[in-house]
This record gives sequence, structure tokens and C-alpha cells, in this order.
Amino acid sequence: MPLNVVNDRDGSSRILLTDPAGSTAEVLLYGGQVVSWRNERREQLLYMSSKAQLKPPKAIRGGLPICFPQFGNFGALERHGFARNRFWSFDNDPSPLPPANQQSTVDLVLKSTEDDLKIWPHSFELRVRISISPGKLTIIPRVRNTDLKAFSFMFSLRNYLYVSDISEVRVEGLETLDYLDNLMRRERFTEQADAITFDGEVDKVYLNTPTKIAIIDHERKRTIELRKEGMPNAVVWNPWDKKAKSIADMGDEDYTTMLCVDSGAIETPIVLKPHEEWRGRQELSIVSSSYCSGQLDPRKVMERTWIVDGPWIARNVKNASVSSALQIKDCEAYINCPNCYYRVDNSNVLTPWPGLPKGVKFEPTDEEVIEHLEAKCGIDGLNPHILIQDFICSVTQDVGINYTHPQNLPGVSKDGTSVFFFNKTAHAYQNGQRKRRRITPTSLKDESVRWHKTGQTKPVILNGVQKGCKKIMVLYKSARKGLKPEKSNWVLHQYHLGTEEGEIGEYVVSKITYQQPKQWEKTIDESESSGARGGLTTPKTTTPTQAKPVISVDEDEIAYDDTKMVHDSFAEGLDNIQEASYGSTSDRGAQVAGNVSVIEDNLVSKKVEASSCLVEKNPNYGNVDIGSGNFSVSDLENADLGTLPDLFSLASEDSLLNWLGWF
Ligand SMILES: O=P(O)(O)OC[C@H]1OC(O)[C@H](O)[C@@H](O)[C@@H]1O
Repeated sequence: MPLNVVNDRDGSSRILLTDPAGSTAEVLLYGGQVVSWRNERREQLLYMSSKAQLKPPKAIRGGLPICFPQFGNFGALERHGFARNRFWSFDNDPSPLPPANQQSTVDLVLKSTEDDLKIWPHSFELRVRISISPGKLTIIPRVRNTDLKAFSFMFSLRNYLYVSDISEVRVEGLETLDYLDNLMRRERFTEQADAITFDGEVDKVYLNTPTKIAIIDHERKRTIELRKEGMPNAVVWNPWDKKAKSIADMGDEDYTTMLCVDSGAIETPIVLKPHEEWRGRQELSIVSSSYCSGQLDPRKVMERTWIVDGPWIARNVKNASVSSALQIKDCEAYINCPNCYYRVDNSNVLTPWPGLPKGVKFEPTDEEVIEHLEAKCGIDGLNPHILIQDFICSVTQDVGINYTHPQNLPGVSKDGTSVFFFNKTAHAYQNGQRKRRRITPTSLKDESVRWHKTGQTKPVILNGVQKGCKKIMVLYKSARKGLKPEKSNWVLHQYHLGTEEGEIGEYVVSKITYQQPKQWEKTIDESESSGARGGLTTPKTTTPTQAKPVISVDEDEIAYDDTKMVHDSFAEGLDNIQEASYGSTSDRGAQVAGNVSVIEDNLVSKKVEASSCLVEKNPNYGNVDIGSGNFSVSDLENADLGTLPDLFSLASEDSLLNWLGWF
């Protein structure tokens, strides 16, 4: 496939790179410069000034400018050299690099011109290969001496990273290193900070840096990992407020959302004899969530999310079932992660134990939860993090999520914090695949409750491949005869492996939260506006006239059938608990088709504009009171599971809720 080149109206050309997972990059011939890099969610990863001019004479303020043959004002040339102000060409002969896929790779070259030779009298060829792959942007720069004499040059890839909030960003990998401070006439200092954070202008050239550096964006729960070869220096630059105002092509507030962390060969210029070639390499990779020095492979390490500040988790760390050497002590304010040796320093926290560093929480992303689950299930030979039990607690079946009221699960409180469990799912019946959602009352005083799925099952994608699913469930107080089921504030996010609706694998992860009322409303709003609910939606005011088709069949959700649960209750020896029984099971008046039982909690309070369409389309709906618009609970409770009607079938609570616009 040929290169994807877009010719813009102003005569300039943009090269579009794409990878199969959906990430993209844009490259301009002007400066040979990457000006955009987006992940598969279309999120921009590079800063580009809104005032940037993408044409001569100025260099482009943002993206990835290439500084050659000089960095900054370290020589007599214009700042950062001239390569970023030149038009580059396509490189048709990038050998000895192997041919590359032109959808995701472009080779560019800049050769010295007569004019260049006047200001820098060395004939050269500067090449770059720019390529993207899922979560990664790779640049391979090369400089060839095509002159008759040796020359030396500086080189730097300036990475204008787009960050959420500069004051929430931390750079790791540069601690304790020496640097030249551009703000102090390039005087040499030693970095004192444990990790580099930002609260003012910074312009430093770090010396002898490691091959990998991490830029951790706490707010966005994202880490950019910079790996480099052949470029021993790293420049960290942020102009902060005053300087930003003095830079014409930068917005006054732009400094809050950008950070330059560059790979460079600056302190010691590279010397090339005639015909010699220098080659460097830089990779920028996106790693979700926070970062831990040492090991960066998210498949192998589970360290990124194990530190928390909730009192329960902290207590567990303190009493962790690992050797005392690994535990946080009251008197010692730090712990080293046993896997990656990441040092959690608690010494800057004023409040006494169990305070942990501000902003550090066990708030794994969906992707990370699935990673933890994969490790727990030993997928691909992964082992769980040694301390994972302290953050995702394993509960056995008889006290499992499907058997125990959330308020009785270990560590769960109503303060809005989330608690995670590994648990096994249970079947509702001996025969069949239906999942148990009902929680067994343990005494007469206990109310009868059950989980109901809400929203669509969300795929969880790792590196472009679906690895798991997330379901959201809400705990309802079960309906009693003549009463509406009542929604509680307990919310369960259940994660399972695989791509299918049904849970597979030995375990699932359950995240339990008691939603504070405001949060709760917000969650619903967000999931609606983010499209998380997906599927069909009908404005509340409109009565659908035609039955909508099924979106997907959620086998375990079809199963919700209180009639059967009554039998279950008896089977479980609860027949003497009057409160657990639901009306007469002999009343077969309501012949409700398919999985209508799934929707009972929602339908009972639904007015006629929504329910009537069910009735109109399905003559089998017996005791539905069209006039009042209300279903009677007993009608639904006592409904038989019949065959799906031809015209109307409801696959999941979600599809129906969407259709009804219930929330
Ligand atoms: O404005 P530019 O030429 O792109 O340079 C931006 C900045 O880069 C550096 O790191 C220099 O040390 C600064 O002095 C300069 O302001």
C-alpha cells in the first residue's frame, strides 16, 4: 500500500500513519516533524500550540521537532539548529533499514543545501524513520557524513508531551543525576529530588541518563515511557507562566498542559568521520495508570496500582500476609515494592499512619483490573503481584459476592470508597447457565436483595485486543407482593475474562461501591452521556409504536425469574422465612414472554407510555394494567418463562432500559 499523503489547501503535505489497532500519527515534510500522535481512543498524546504555524519561517511549536546540528544556544547557529525549519523529502532508499509497512511508517531525509553549507559547512544526510504501532511511536534518526572531513554535531528529539496538568506530572528516571541548568548559564548541578515534579520554569539538560524515563500523568492515569539509544542526554523543559507569555506562538496557559522531555546527544557532540553514520532510536510508549521504575512491562508487573490511601487497604498492607520485612511499619515511612523495588515514601505525609502519599490510590483502570485477573487466573503463565491479595481480596464461595450482602463483605463501608474482590460466580440452578444474583438472607431480619445488571456489557481492551468484559450491577431490595422493588445505592462492577457475555475463567473481579447519592446520579448521567449504555434509546416522551429488536442476548441476564427464585429459596431451606416469599406461584395469569422477568424491577414503576407497547405487541401479557400504566409486581413475579414471541423479544435489561429511556 502506498503512503497515505494528504495535500492540504495551503500546498503543504501531511503524511498519515495508522496502525491496525487504530492509533494514528501525522507527519509534515516541514521540519520532518510529527505533529500529531493519537492512541486508538483518538486521544492526542502530543502537545501542539493552538498558535503554532505549520509553515516557514518559524519552527512548529509542538509535536516532535528535530534539533540538528545544534541544541538550544549551545553553538553559533540559530537556536536548536536549522533542520526543524527545512522542508524534508521522502527517503526512497532508507537502507540498511529494512523496507517497512507504509501505512505505519515513513522514511524522510534532509540533505544539506548550498545555503545550509554557508552557515554550517559540512555536507550531511539526516534521515528519520517514523513509525507507529499500538501504543508506541518510534523514531530512528541517522546522520551520515557525506563530506570529505570529519564533523561534529548535536542532536535532539524534542518531545512536546501533552499532559493533563503539569502540577500533577512526575518524571522518573532522572533522580540523582547531574544536569546542566539552562536557567543558570548551563551550570552543572546534581538532581536532589526523588522524582521530578513541577512548580516553576525548568530547562535542564540531564547527563548520562538511563535508557528509559517515565513521565507519569497522574490525572490522566497514563504514563509515557521514553526509551532511547544513542542519546545519553535528556532535556526537561517547561517555560511556566512568565516565559510562556513571552513566547509568541504559545498560549499563555499552554504551559499547564505540556512538558518537553527530549532525547539528546548534547553535552558531548557526536563526531563522524567521512562516510560514517550515526544512528539513534527513540520509542515513546503509553502505559496506562501510574508507573513504577524498574519494570515497565504491564504484562509482567502488577505494581502500578497497589498503593492505596483508604484506611482499610492501608491496614491490610500493614498486616499483610507477607514477611514483615515487606510490610509498612508504623515507625518507618516507606516500603519497597518486592517485585519492582518501587519505593513508596510516606515520610512527607503529615497525618499519622495510615496516611499514604497524597493522590496515591488503588484506583485501577478497567484494563488493569483485567490484567490483575489474568494474573490471578495464571493466563500466559502470569503470576499475581505478591501483595495483590491486600488490594483485591479473594472471597470463597460460601461468603462470596453472590451469597453475602455487600455491607457484610470484609472491608466494605458506605463511605463511597470501592473495595475489590476476586470471587467465583455461582449458578442459580443446578441445571443451566444462569448466574446467581440473589443474595441469601442469613436471618429473619435480613432483607431479600439481588443484583440486577444495568447498562451494556463493556469490552475491556488490552493492546487493541479484547481481553475481558465489565458488567455493572445495582443491588435491589427484592419486590414483595404489591410493592415496587427498591433500588439501593450498592453498585457492583463485575469484570470477567473473555469476550463473551457469560463469565468464564476461575475468577471474576468484583468492585463494590456504596454510591453516595450525588455520585450515583452522576454515574448514571455519565454512563448515558458517554454512550456506555449504548444501544437503543427512545426519548421519554415518545411512545414507541413498534417493537425494537434485540441487541444482544445476555444469557445470564435472561435468567432473572423470581418465580424460580422462590423455589430456590425453599430449596435453600428458607421456606420458613416469610419475607423471602413472593406472592402466589400458582397465579399464571401473567404469561410473560422471554426474559421479561429481567425487567421487572424497572417495569413495575414504568408508566403506560413505555409499557403499553409491550402489551400491544404481545397479547400474552396478561395482567398488565394498561389503564394505570403500572404492572403489578405479582404479575411479573409469577410470570412463566415462555417462548420468545416473534415480534418482540428483549435480550437484556439494558436494551429495554435504553429503549424505555428509563433513567
Ligand atoms: O522557542 P524554541 O526555540 O523552540 O526553544 C524553546 C526552549 O528550548 C530550550 O530548551 C532552550 O534552552 C530554551 O532557552 C528555549 O526557550
